[in-house]
Amino acid sequence: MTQSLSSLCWPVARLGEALQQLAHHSGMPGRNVPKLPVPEASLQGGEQPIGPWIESAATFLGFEAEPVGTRYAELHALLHRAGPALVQLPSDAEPRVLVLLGERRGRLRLLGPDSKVESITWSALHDALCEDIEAPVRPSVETLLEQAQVPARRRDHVRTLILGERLGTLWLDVGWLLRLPPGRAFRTQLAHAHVHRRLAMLLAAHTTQYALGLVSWWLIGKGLLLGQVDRGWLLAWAMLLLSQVPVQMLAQALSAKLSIEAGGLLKQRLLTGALRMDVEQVRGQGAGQLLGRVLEADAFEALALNGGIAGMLALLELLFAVGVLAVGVGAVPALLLLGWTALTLYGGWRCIRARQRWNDSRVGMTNDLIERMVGHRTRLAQESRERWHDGEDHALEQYQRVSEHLDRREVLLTGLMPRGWLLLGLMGLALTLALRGASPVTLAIGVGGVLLAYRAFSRLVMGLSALAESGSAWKQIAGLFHAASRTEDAAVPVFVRNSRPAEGNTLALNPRRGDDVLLEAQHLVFRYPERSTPALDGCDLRIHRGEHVLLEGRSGGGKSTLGALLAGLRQPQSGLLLLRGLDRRTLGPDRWREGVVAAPQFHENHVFSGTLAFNLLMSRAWPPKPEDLELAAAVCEELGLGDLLARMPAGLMQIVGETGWQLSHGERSRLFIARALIQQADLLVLDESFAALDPETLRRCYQCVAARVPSLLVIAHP
Ligand SMILES: Nc1ncnc2c1ncn2[C@@H]1O[C@H](COP(=O)(O)OP(=O)(O)OP(=O)(O)O)[C@@H](O)[C@H]1O
Repeated sequence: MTQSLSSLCWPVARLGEALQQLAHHSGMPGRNVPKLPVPEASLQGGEQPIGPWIESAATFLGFEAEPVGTRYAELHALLHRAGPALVQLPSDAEPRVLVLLGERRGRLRLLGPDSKVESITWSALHDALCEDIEAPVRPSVETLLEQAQVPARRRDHVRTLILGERLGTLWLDVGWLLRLPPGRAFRTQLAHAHVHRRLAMLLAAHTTQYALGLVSWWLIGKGLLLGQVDRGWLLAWAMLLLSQVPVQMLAQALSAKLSIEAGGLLKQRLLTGALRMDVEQVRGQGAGQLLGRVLEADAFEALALNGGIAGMLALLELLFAVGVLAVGVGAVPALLLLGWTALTLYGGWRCIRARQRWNDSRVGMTNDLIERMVGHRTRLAQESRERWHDGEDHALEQYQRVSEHLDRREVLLTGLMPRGWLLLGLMGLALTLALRGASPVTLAIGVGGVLLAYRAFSRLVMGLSALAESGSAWKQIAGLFHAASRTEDAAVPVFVRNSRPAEGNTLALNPRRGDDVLLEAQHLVFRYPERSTPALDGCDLRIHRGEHVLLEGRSGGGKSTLGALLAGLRQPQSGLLLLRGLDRRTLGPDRWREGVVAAPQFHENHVFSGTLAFNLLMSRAWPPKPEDLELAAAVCEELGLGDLLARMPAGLMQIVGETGWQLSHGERSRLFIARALIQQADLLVLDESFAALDPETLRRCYQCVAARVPSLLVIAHP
């Protein structure tokens, strides 16, 4: 590694500062913390990886640090688009970290520990990252270059190609990309992606285009009317027309880029929202509503962006038309145009409302239909044939009524408003010219202004129609959009050390020691929304390391609710809940999940349409490592699913779920137990997980669970 690159490495003790400076230079607003201590254990290097600290520190500061790696062959491409990022160079001693701001003019910009920005070639960083993996093959490559007598000037290029061929598939951990969390305020995201700047450039490009168009027509019109058209005038006119071409191309490129960027941010946000939605909210919705949301998300993106841009440009064009009429003809036609614009906007607003009502009715019908399809088998068995179509006519009538209302509004908007203006504008023009006397120039300008506005109105109503459609789509996805900003508590960054008990302890049943409290709940209170009485009121519980607890109680007594609170799936309204003496806010959601895992009750647990391995290894990185697959197979075997695996043609890779192999009730229960066991938490909460098992299988499963988890809470009926 070159000396200059060494001097740009940040000492590990100052990594917190490096993160904050990187965020500051990249224009990412975040929490300002004077000192973020890095644990001692990492300072010497080797003993603990710095990744978990960097990731939790970034979350604490309000960013996201995503670990990133690549194959050797793709390193070049990654480095070009990596900034802002922390890059970790290979080292046996203290970790060496570079702060990469990004690329400018083919060179990479690095922020040094002295706060100075240096630029280096990408190959310098490439060499520093790859020197360890290249070292073993370099001598043979050099020999090959000698033997092939590759000329000196081509050696670097040929060497790169040969190394690429030989090492191309090797994996390299590069570092961490820093970015704003998708749940940050959307305007912050837009500002960070420079969408505002692009929008301003788009407006400027269109303004220039309109201005060039107007000047060119003014030039030729004036020349013709005054009889001055000669080669010079025509040349000037042609030059003006020609100069519109690049401006128009620029505007189109900007518009496309704007759509892609804003659309990408929106998709990211909706996806985050989908994963952060409140459990109760999701449970309260049918499959139809959820499906509707997914479909509407696409519609919203296309319509809102296209409609918004088209509407904005149409308004810009209308402003030009107002200017032309005011300056060229007089105040009356300009005021008429302003009034008609306001009326059109009002019509657009009414249209948006009408479409929302229509959409509500349509979505209602779709939900109903999907609900009937999903519950078809139940209806066949439980409902008499005569009642199958109850209420359908009423829903259809209602739908027809709102559809007709919407049609009327849309015809008024798209049909009447542009043509109405043509009539009104020409009448206003005629009146003004009749009162003030007409000159050919004024007449030409007036007609030009009216036609310009007519074209703008045609665009405006199209934009408003698209916005109306996007408005009703928005109603469906607003919940998802807002759910993205639900924040999980960011933990104080400390190193995560998986504190599993020593192997001997895991098998020992109930080695209770008074001071070894794993989980403690004091006076927990939890009330479901809109319920007057709490499901849990003043609940106390203490589970020691190694303890196996059986929780029994009457149906509806709050056992599952308690299980969900302990696993962090729900938050108590009051009371204290501590895991190894720390609350959830301090530990953060990830570390809490590492401590306590629940297998929820049957109806709350889901088999995803995918491979059995995916369903088992949901807590692990995907694709799975060979040892993960071995663990999954071993747990299945211990839970008595070995026969099932042997019967499945694709074994662990068998597709299960709604559209695949239909697992029996007992098999599903054991899949849910296995999924929870594989997470290897300190405490496992099993909510009626044994209920569907025969006594022999139950005994076998309990033995497996008891051997694999340190502490256990089993919820069951007496
Ligand atoms: N989402 C919800 N909204 C409102 N009330 C709820 C909700 N979920 C559960 N409840 C109510 O809270 C109470 C406790 O429910 P919980 O599922 O915790 O009981 P349980 O002891 O596990 O019952 P069971 O043994 O029948 O499974 C019940 O009265 C239940 O109807």
